[in-house]
Order: sequence, then C-alpha cells, then structure tokens
Amino acid sequence: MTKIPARDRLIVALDLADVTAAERAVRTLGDSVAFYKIGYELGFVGGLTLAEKLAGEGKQIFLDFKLHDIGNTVARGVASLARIGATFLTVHAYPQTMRAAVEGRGDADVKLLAVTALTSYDDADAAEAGYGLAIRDLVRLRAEQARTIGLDGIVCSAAETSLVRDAAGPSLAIVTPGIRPAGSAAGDQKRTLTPAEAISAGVDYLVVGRPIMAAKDPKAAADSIVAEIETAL
Ligand SMILES: O=C(O)c1cc(=O)[nH]c(=O)n1[C@@H]1O[C@H](COP(=O)(O)O)[C@@H](O)[C@H]1O
Repeated sequence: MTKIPARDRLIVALDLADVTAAERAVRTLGDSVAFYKIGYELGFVGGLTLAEKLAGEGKQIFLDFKLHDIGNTVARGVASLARIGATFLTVHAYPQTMRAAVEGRGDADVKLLAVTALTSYDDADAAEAGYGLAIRDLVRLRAEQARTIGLDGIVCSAAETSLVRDAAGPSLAIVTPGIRPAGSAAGDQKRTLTPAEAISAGVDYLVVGRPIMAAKDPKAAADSIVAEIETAL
C-alpha cells in the first residue's frame, strides 16, 4: 500500500442527528479532516445526500451501514450505495453476505470493508450472542474469509492488528474504531487503543467519533489526533 498521509488516516464519524448539525461540524473541522464516516444516525435523516455532496467537494466518504441480509438484498443494497461515490462501505463479515457484497459492487470503485467483531464486544458478549469462539479467534476467522472472498479491508480493534495482518495479508486495509486518546472516556467501547498505539501496531485508518465530536474544541481534538498519528508513523 502507498504511504497514506497522517491526515488521511483519520476518519471522523459524523454521528449526528441531522444534516444541519453535520454540515456545521464539517465547516468547523475544515481542512483538519479529509475523511468522514456516515452511518445509521445521519444516514437515515438525509446523510446520503450529504455524503454525495461531500464526496463532490473532495472529501473521502466511508458509508457505514454494516449490511447483513439475504444475499439478493445485500447485493442490491450494495449496488445502490455504490453510486454515491464513497471510498468505503461496510458489511458484516458473514461469508454469504461478503460474497453478495462483492457481486453487488460489480465494477464500482467503492471498497468493501468486513466488520469482524464489533469493538463494543468482549468475549462474554460473543458468548452471550451464541458464538463458540473468543473474539480474537472470531476476528482471525473472519479476516481470512474476507481475504478469500475478495473484500478490500477489515474493521476490527487495533488490538487485533497483527493477527489480522497475518490472516488477511498485506494488501487489505485495516480500519479501526474504538480509538481513545489518553484520558478520554471509553463509553460503550470495550477493545480500545490510543491513536499512537494503533498506528504503532500497523493500522491503516483510525475511526474516531465522540472524542472529536463531543470535545469542547473539535478542530483542536482532530489536529491533536493527526499530530499523534504523524509522530507514531
Ligand atoms: O464499522 C464501524 O465503523 C464500527 C465498527 C466497530 O466495531 N465499532 C465501532 O465503533 N464502529 C463505529 O465507529 C464509530 C466509533 O465512534 P466513537 O466510539 O464515538 O469513537 C461509531 O460510528 C461506530 O458505529
């Protein structure tokens, strides 16, 4: 993979309740942020139109809808979302779902990311959900399957970077939420690392929401994370 500049490695989650608030946040963050993630909260209230607009203005967009359904529905959903001009799109890392996503993407440019095990889960949560595997084993299995099926990247905790690199190989992007700068609240995240720890572990992209969006000065928070990434690269 070509060397990605520090600023382009930070993906800011626009987890906001309306487009007006999101546009205000994008204006506030200005040139400090080049890559935005739009998921359920904003996507369901007009966020896809904003995604297209931001992509047209040169921002990179990560559509985080974590698709998972019967194959036909996933393939058609991916085909629809592929028109937006996004860089990344997530699906859950079930083999049937991933195969359908690859089929639905066709020749479109959007890169498909496999969500392995949510960063709000620990081993007890996986057991409660009926999995007979520890989180690390589940992540390894799903990363291997994602590579075999032809996805472009893996979403996991930065704590799993080396096992994912082994399982998925050198060319898949490793994209890690659950990033918490030192001293920031974990909230519902259970598998967290700091930006410097994540970069030192070898991740390609960091997804950060509340530590930036809920900060008193979001632009300063974003700048500080980019500086931390730069130092650790
Ligand atoms: O796919 C994701 O982006 C994702 C996967 C995962 O395992 N954990 C996870 O937190 N996310 C997303 O990453 C963002 C993290 O936000 P914060 O916890 O506020 O930094 C949220 O928008 C989540 O939906």
